[in-house]
Amino acid sequence: MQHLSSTMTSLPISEKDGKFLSLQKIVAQSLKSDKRPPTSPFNLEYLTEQLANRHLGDEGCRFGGKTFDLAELIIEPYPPSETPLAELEPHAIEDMVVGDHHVGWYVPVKTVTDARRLAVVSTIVVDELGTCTELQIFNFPRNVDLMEVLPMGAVILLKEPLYTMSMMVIPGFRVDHPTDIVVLEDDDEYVPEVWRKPAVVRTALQCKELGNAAMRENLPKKAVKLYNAGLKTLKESGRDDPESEELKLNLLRNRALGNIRLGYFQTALRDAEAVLAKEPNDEKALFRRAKALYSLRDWPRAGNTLKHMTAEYPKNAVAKALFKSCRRRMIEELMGEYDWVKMVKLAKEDKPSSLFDFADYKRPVEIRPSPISGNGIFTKHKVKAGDLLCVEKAVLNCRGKENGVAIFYDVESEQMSVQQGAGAFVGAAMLKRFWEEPRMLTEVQRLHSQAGHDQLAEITYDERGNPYVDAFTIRDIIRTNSFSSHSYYEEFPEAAERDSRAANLTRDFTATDDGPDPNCGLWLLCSYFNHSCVPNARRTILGDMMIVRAAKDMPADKEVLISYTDVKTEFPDRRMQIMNSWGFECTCNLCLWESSLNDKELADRHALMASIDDLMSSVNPRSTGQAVSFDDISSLVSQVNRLEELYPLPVVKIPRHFVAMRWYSISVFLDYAQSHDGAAMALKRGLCALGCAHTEARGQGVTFKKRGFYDTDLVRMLARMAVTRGINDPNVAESWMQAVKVGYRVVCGEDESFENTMGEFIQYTRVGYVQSFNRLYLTD
Ligand SMILES: C[S@@+](CC[C@H](N)C(=O)[O-])C[C@H]1O[C@@H](n2cnc3c(N)ncnc32)[C@H](O)[C@@H]1O
Repeated sequence: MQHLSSTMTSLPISEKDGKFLSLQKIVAQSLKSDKRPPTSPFNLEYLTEQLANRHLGDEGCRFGGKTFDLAELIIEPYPPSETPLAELEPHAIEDMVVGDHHVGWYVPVKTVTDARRLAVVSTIVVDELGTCTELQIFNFPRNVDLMEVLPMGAVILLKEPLYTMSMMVIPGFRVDHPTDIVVLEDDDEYVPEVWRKPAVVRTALQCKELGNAAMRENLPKKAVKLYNAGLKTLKESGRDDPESEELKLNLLRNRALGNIRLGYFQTALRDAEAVLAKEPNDEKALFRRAKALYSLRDWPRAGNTLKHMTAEYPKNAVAKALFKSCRRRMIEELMGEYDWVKMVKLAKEDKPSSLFDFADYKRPVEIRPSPISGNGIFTKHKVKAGDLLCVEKAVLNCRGKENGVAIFYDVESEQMSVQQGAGAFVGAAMLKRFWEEPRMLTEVQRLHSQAGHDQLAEITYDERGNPYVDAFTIRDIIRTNSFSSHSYYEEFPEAAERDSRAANLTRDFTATDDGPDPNCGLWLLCSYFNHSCVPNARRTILGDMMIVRAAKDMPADKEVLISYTDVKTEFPDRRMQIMNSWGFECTCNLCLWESSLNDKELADRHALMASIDDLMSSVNPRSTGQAVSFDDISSLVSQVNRLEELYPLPVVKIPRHFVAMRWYSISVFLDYAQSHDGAAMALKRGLCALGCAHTEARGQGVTFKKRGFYDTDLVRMLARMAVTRGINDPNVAESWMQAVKVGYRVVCGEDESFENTMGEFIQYTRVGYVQSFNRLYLTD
């Protein structure tokens, strides 16, 4: 099953949707009115206590019958402050007006509580005059240590702040763009006189030793700060004697390690290279350079560094191991050869700590302008069904357990759009990636413009070197470009059930009524795949690796289209999902035909399918324990025939998924009744409904004229055919089995797990078939 990307729903607020939503409605309306609430009417004691006693549940939200732990209220977008500090005017909290953006101002404040992470990051701040208020920071990444980044007592500047009502209806500052907050060092010239502390005077050597101690305590941020201070002291001293030079190299070498631990690989690379410029064979600097390059996925340069290093230091086993990994990554990148067994194993374990250390493979495809929309992905050469088109690691993947909603409220229409699940957090998580790797910002902003991916958005930096990031634009990009996947097992749930029982897996695969929470992530290349409900390729997600395989033989220069949604969703719902989540109307053959049906025709088709399904579930031998009667089978067959007659176009243009899945069920019923020839006929009709055309010649196997539209039903039908048709002819069995494997590879992304998933099913079908064959022909 293919899945929706971000889950975005528009709906009016209903009373039933809970206190939180009603509160937000009141807030939005009060801000619209002339009578604005007073600025910070609460004292420090009240605010501190209120924050300390607040629970996640208070900020949670009940929506659509489901309770979410977290809810973020997304407001009308506003740009980040890009005015240099020198051009802004300082102001106090009492000057703030509730509901206003204070353009041209900045407010210096100090945090007087530890920041708390509830739905958003909240803390209490006080200004120089002693006025206190709440500060809420949206888009603050969830996996950042608040005590390190925003400890109690931190002096910060709020640039051109928005003063508004908080999520709990308390007036306070609201920050959406991380660059609108500047956290000051103790001795910064912008720290107000009353709070300024004389800078602690330390020698560069002391800084190094304290930094090393911080590293031992696993406080890399603190360590990097100390190494920075040491390097600054050395620079200011103007000394260039050998001892100072040695100390400088030490500080740089250690800072490289600190930056690697923080995930700041580009900075780490610069540090390591600064050491290597002086000491080209420095073992630690070489290794840190290689490690930074490896993490930046620059395998050739990492490999060359390690080659040099292992020649110089042949006993360094860690370098040798990393060199081996580099070679594996290069093979993956060049040849598309992956250790699928390992990838599948990691995906099945589904642990947050699992590292999907694999390279990307993109050689068969490239980005080009698309006649469908903006840019798309095209084949560079001829490909066959089942071929790998690309494998890509997500730049970011939020896991399903991050259960939350982001609420977008339009004051005018009083409509809310709600983004559910992990998708609600991808925007905030992405901002952290930009801190770690600013170049990522360029890559992600490319996705914003449909004008051409070569047009790079210009990135501007503040005077402290931080890139300005517009959090609203990032959210927008994420909304139309992120993909989600329920789980690897969703395609064949029977295998998931067996595996989770057998291996006591961490993940619970049993879907609840609401469905499991999907993972949601952003893939840079895969973001360019356009959609069709009649796709020629399929995507699968293993961990945070997206795998796309050709579902058809394709010539060079063909646009590769995947389905963003489950094509077995009935048309009105499918159209709505695509519109809500992605903002467009699909014009594939299937949608064009289905949109030409009037309401009555759609309702009649729906009623026919419901009638077939009702009869199927009432006579299902699995629940009744009895074979389906001939009358019921013939009624089912005639109804499915009628369903099939509703399709006006040939199956090569429009696959008949709704028909195929019902032929498949009929074949299972017939097998149960030991009418295997009948079952094979039903399977054949099912295969035809998905456009799979074949001829079979005794002793020569099966020739496929058309492979059909791959989905799980097609794979199951091919597998049953492999058993029933191949029982007396190994050539026939083998060629059906080849087709099953290609189908499985297309649907699941790999076929290493084939035996595990399909083996039992095939075996079971074969045993049943052989038993009844024996009963029919070999007994008296
Ligand atoms: C993941 S992006 C695909 C890449 C996009 N064409 C681009 O240039 O950035 C998804 C967006 O592409 C557009 N899109 C994708 N498939 C489409 C289709 N079949 N018809 C119209 N627009 C489509 C929609 O604007 C959608 O929100």
